[in-house]
Amino acid sequence: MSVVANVPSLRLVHDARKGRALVVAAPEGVAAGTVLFYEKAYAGAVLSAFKGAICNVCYKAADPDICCDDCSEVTYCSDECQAHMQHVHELECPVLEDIDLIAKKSGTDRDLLRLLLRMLCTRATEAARPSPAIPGAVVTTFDDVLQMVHATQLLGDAWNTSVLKGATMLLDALTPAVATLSAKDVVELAGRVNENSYSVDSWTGQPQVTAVCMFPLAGLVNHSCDPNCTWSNAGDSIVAVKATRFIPCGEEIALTYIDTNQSRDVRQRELRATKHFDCRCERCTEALADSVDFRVDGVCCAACGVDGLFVGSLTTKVNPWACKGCGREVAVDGIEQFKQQAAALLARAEKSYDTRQYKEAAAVLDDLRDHFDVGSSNPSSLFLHPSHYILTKALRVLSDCNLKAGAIEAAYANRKEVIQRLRTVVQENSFLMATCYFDLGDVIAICLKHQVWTDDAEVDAKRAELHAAFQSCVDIRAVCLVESHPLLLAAQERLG
Ligand SMILES: C[S@@+](CC[C@H](N)C(=O)[O-])C[C@H]1O[C@@H](n2cnc3c(N)ncnc32)[C@H](O)[C@@H]1O
Repeated sequence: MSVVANVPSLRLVHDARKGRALVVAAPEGVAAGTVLFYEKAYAGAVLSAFKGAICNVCYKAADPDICCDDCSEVTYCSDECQAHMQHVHELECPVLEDIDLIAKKSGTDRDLLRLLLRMLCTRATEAARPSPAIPGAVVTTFDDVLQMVHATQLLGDAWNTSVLKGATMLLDALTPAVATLSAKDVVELAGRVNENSYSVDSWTGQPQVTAVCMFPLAGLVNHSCDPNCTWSNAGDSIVAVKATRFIPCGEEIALTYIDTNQSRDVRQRELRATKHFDCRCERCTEALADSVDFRVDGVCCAACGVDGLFVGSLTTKVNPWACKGCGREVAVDGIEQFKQQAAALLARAEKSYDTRQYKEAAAVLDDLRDHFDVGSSNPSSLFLHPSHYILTKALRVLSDCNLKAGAIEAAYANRKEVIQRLRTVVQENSFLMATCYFDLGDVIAICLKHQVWTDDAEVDAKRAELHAAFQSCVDIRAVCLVESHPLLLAAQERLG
């Protein structure tokens, strides 16, 4: 593929289990924090939820006055960004006025339609595209988009029927010069969006996804549940793919398409449902007992503590599972039921949290800990491994509940504990760890402001802890994000 030729440190290979893959070609390998490539989006669309709030070109906060008066669908942060998109927007504008109607009549997702429309209009104006703001950023063509995989046959009749209807309506609304593809080709394009599109974070300092974009080069990067790269907004609709650890020559580069701090089962179900493949990454294929998944989703025997993990195999469905310590056997169903009860409590607490019933949510989470954490009073004499993903998630929600309910010292203790528990199962250079360190620094600052600690030596120690937390956040974000990213700047600012 021609776009890979523009990136000398990478090589395209064919992997029997995953299709095309990118591997490191640099003989000396690449260090953590190295930008593997910058790539300008072939096309992107700000999510409807952020309509009017986010610039359509750089994903900074928009200036509501710099908006298209005809369709009122697209807003920009500056005249420069508006000029950047003008040639494409002129073609899409009349159709955008009808986008709600097309979405409603066809039953097609509004954001998918907007991205398809933008791709069609970009294709018609490819020659007029301005150079990317970052020199050396890879620029792709519609032919590169067509090389991306799709799985429309797996998306079901209902999806295919509604997208075909939506595609037909889009094409009917476009001028003949733009509408040169068939409706079936547009459906395949939608399939490519489904398998390959990237969620791009905003450029606002808020950790939120605000746009969906097509990057034909980044679209060649496969998924791993133990990734060695991250992607993030680099401004001007450009993505930066960075190495999060040293990657030797010949190793495949891989990103994660999902939250990796979930059980193997949950991750595989999510990838099957959303991306339509069975994950063949190393973490998902190694024996459960040798994998970090053993702890992420581990159930322990109360008599033996954390050394008493139950050993089983998800693939061969060994039943019952035996405790590694004392050999006690428990039926797989019993273990599954135990985990499901914990998951149900967490879901209940999250629901209360979402409806701002913080005290109720905290009570449910305390109950969850009493019954499923180390030293639990559960009659089955089981407990979840201390780094089990349900427990760490529960602790994160509990810290937010306590903070909102004014129990700030408890929130501090929860956040500290989350980090201790996550450390053994989550990669240090990950967005999740960076957020946890930021949240810890934040809660210490709140406690200091409210004079939770009065002893001078204790206050000094907490100040040092606050500094260390923000420093850890800065260190991780410097590896994962570009230098000028607002989330990195926000953490640096808190360091003082
Ligand atoms: C974004 S594309 C990645 C590039 C793709 N391999 C290609 O040939 O164009 C995503 C597709 O790659 C394959 N894939 C990616 N990661 C995988 C994994 N961990 N296990 C199995 N297949 C994977 C799946 O077919 C998936 O739909």
